[in-house]
Amino acid sequence: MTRLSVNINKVATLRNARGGNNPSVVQVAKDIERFGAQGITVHPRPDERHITTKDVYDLKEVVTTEFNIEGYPDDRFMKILEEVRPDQATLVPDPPHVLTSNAGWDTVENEKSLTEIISSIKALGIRTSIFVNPNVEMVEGASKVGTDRIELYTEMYATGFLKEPSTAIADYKAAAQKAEALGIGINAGHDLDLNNLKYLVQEIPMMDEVSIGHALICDALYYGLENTIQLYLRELQ
Ligand SMILES: CC(=O)[C@@H](O)[C@H](O)COP(=O)(O)O
Ligand SMILES: NCC(=O)COP(=O)(O)O
Repeated sequence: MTRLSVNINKVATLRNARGGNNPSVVQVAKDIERFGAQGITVHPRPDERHITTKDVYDLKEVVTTEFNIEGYPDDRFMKILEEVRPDQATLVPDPPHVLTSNAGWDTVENEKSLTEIISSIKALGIRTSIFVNPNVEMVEGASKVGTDRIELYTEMYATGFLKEPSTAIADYKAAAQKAEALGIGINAGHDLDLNNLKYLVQEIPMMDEVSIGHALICDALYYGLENTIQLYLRELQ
């Protein structure tokens, strides 16, 4: 079964809008776990526009499911990993001020640096995942650099799904099959929602985990957080 990790960046965006602690990301994370999600994901960007460095340390104290920290592996990120020791680190090649993640790693071009970074993260006892486009060559590169998992960047799937699901999924299936053959775990995320999730996991049943934030938090405005988590979990069964 594919596990659900809820990305709570947008909870912090709302909290930061007024400068206080409402909503509390710590309380929301605890509730998300209580409502049945199997993980919590955060992406502490350098400008702290949503999740702050302090949030990551606070969450470490309360998260009892899988804690997944996403980010570009600069000195700040590596220090957080060393001190917080999450269950999983997802490496994303984002420049500092990008609006949101918009590309996967070029695992061939960055082979040397990724190999070193992944080896030092694994030495901390943290599972590694690297964000990649659905491209077989990039998956082969991911295998070479020694990552435990890949995270398939699903923005193109989400856009294409609205036109023709079977076309949109094709590259993702090929990439996932390659990853499975190479013995790498498979995560996916970005722009997944209640419309496109079921088809993704039906077509790629060996998917280990999806991380979902933006759409899930938007849905919670209408359905409530507890119901929303149940709706997403139902799509993954
Ligand atoms: C790595 C990834 O796919 C992103 O979806 C990311 O975590 C979202 O970041 P923002 O919430 O800053 O858009
Ligand atoms: N890794 C993807 C993620 O955590 C959430 O992406 P989104 O659902 O906010 O687009």
